[in-house]
Amino acid sequence: MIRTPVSASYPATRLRRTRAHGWSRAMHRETVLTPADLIWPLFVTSGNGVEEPVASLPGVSRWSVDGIAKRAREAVQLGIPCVALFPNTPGDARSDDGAEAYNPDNLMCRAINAVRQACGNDIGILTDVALDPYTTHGQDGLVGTDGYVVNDATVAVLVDQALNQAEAGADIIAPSDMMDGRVKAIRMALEMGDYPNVQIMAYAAKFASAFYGPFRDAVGSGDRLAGDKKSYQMDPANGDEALREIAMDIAEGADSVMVKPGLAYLDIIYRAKEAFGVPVFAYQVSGEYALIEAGAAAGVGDRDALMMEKLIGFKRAGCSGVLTYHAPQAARLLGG
Ligand SMILES: NCC(=O)CCC(=O)O
Ligand SMILES: [Mg+2]
Repeated sequence: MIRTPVSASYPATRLRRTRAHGWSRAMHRETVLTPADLIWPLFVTSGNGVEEPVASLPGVSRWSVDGIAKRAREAVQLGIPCVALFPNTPGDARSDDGAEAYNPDNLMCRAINAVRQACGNDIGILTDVALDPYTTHGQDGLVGTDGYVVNDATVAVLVDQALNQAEAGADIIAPSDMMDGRVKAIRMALEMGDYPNVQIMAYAAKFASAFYGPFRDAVGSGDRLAGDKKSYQMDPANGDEALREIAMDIAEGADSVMVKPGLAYLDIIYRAKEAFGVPVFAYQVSGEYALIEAGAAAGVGDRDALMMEKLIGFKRAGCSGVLTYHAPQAARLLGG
């Protein structure tokens, strides 16, 4: 029997060796996804016992406050550490100035209370700070006479909104508005109020994206929105500027930062983690979710496999976690 190498140049390194069996693949796996990496965004609606499926987000519903509490209990059982709440404010409570955002009895505050009652401190409650679910025009801030979203006056309202949420018991304030200076203003207000331990997860690099459509349906702002958000959300072409946004939000007092959307911006996630070493989260937004569902329904591939491959990609790129509408499905697959 000839036992000599096939040729002298034959590789000493065969990367396929470690891939041959499941046990070996498991042993060499570099990145691990667990239910603790997932944040579950939930849409709150009025009423009691209400579930409203969102047509453009197959598998996702708006729930009345009682249903939100049930979803939060489910999250705890699945090992999901945090829920993110978004209200579908009734039409008659929307106004040009978005004043419902700081009403202590708004849907958001009622949902925060219900989750806390149901789960105590077994779950984190992350709340969105921006005016779009509360305004008649669907912009994230106050609109001036020239149509421009006014920065500093908006920040003053966002501070009230954030304090309102902290007062109701939010654990993580997540400003998604992209006004300049809002993280510092909110951090100062939390410090000067009685909320020094309330976290801020800044939507630091949020891009003016075409992937937000189904979310706007879910919170009822899509049909109201005239124009776009390009004067405050970032240009998808800009990476260096995203790093400046992230640096600013860290300096202003953010505990963690978010990049949004996720998939088209993995380079920003990677660069942010390399440059700052802070906790970075990705928001896999509604359009990304809907594309996976539509792709699976069209026979592109297995839905669960498509879902998990994208989620592990966020972890590999450097994320501490991912906000995803697939959170309960993924947690179940991960044995949560
Ligand atoms: N402020 C939260 C969002 O804008 C979410 C967008 C999405 O899921 O499409
Ligand atoms: Mg900024």
